[in-house]
Amino acid sequence: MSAVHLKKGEVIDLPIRRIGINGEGIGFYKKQVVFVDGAVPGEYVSARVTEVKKRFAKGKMLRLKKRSSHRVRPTCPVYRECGGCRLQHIDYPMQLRLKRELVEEAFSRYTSLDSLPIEETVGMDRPRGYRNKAQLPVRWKSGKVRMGMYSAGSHRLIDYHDCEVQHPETNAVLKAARQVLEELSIPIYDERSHRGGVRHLVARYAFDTGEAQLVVVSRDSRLPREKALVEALIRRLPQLKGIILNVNPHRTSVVFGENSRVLWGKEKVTERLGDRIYHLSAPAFFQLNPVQTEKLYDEVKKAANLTGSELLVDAYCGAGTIGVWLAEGASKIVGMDTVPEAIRDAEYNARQNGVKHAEYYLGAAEDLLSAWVDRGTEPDVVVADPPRTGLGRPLIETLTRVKVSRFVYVSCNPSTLAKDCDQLIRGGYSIKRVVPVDMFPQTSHVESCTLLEWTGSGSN
Ligand SMILES: C[S@@+](CC[C@H](N)C(=O)[O-])C[C@H]1O[C@@H](n2cnc3c(N)ncnc32)[C@H](O)[C@@H]1O
Repeated sequence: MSAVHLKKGEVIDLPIRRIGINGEGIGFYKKQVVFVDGAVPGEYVSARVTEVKKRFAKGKMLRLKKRSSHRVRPTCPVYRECGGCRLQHIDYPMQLRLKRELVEEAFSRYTSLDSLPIEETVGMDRPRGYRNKAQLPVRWKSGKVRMGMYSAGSHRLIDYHDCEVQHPETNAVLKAARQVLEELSIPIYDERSHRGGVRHLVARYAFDTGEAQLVVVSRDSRLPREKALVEALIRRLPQLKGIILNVNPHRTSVVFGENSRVLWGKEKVTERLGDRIYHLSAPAFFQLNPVQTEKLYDEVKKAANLTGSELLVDAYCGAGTIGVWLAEGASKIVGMDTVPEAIRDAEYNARQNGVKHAEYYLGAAEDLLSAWVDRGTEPDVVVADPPRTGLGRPLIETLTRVKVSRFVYVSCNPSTLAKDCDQLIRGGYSIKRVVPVDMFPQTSHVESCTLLEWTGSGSN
């Protein structure tokens, strides 16, 4: 990567070669890297330089001089402002190819591997309407309750219409809830003064069972007219099976607070994946794209290659979904998560699915696994599905110490995945397979399932 000597305001013509992790086109001008929003690899564009850093510049596209045959017209009316579906201007087969390239690029940047067994991205037949959950901030403005997404990189609300990647039922629940808040004049949170009540609406929809859950996140532990609120919601939304009030009194951008109360109906929503049933509390993590989750978990199953005798660790287990999916193959499953509701859901889900050989623990994977290994426990297979920040050094050190025969790394962030894999390779693991899975069509996010095996040599 060459140092950048472009000037702000300069107009340049350049070819676009790749996409970046935020979906921008990456072009090269006299070997200097220039990010151009909305440009597609294979295109040739004219751009004005808007920002200059040491290693890269940013440019605003002025003219398309050569158009990619993969460019399509985005269908969402707020595609530009929202910034969620950053790849909506690229056809779906090309999106899948570019996501594979993003994973490949991360590995080539952060590891010294010459070649990598990266498979084709596992895509969807219908890459819209796939999300089962939406959480939206609400605000009071000009006598109306407004609800929407934050525009990219700011706290400016873009009014929510029908989001194309959401399931229509989550859209319906959110829109009706907004309307009811307005009709009943329920107090709405004011971010600046930290006063008022409702700050977020969270809707979750179970594709298989058709159950919907609404969480009203409020600064206060009680809302005025709670009874009327519940009555109005259940009258309009027959798919609703539970209404939860979550209390978040903190000045924070974190959505959920620690305490919840059921206002009406069930505490958990029930979803089915394959022949497994999962019960999900409001704060517990559940994959957002249930159609692709089955494919992702099948990849995990293939990679774990259990024979019935293994001790399986499901680190970052959430509601226990992966362990339960793999249960028949393991002699024992041990799961761990930092969210108390997730651990309770995991225990419940194991029981409901007839899994008797699973144990779940509340705590950080890096602490618990290390402590078990110190006490002599030897897991055979570890599955880890961490947040975007990745595994962290303590867990990597434990994995290096314990030398598991198979480590299956499910990641939603190619950069942290590749960095962590680099450490694991130095510690004696080898990468056997990387499968990108498209959990978030139209966006630049890419999930992947990577199989590492202990070989002691750290090569492939
Ligand atoms: C990406 S989710 C995966 C959940 C689950 N495996 C699934 O497929 O639904 C990550 C999970 O890690 C949990 N978590 C975050 N930090 C953790 C840590 N240090 N140790 C254990 N779990 C953690 C979160 O609560 C969340 O449930």
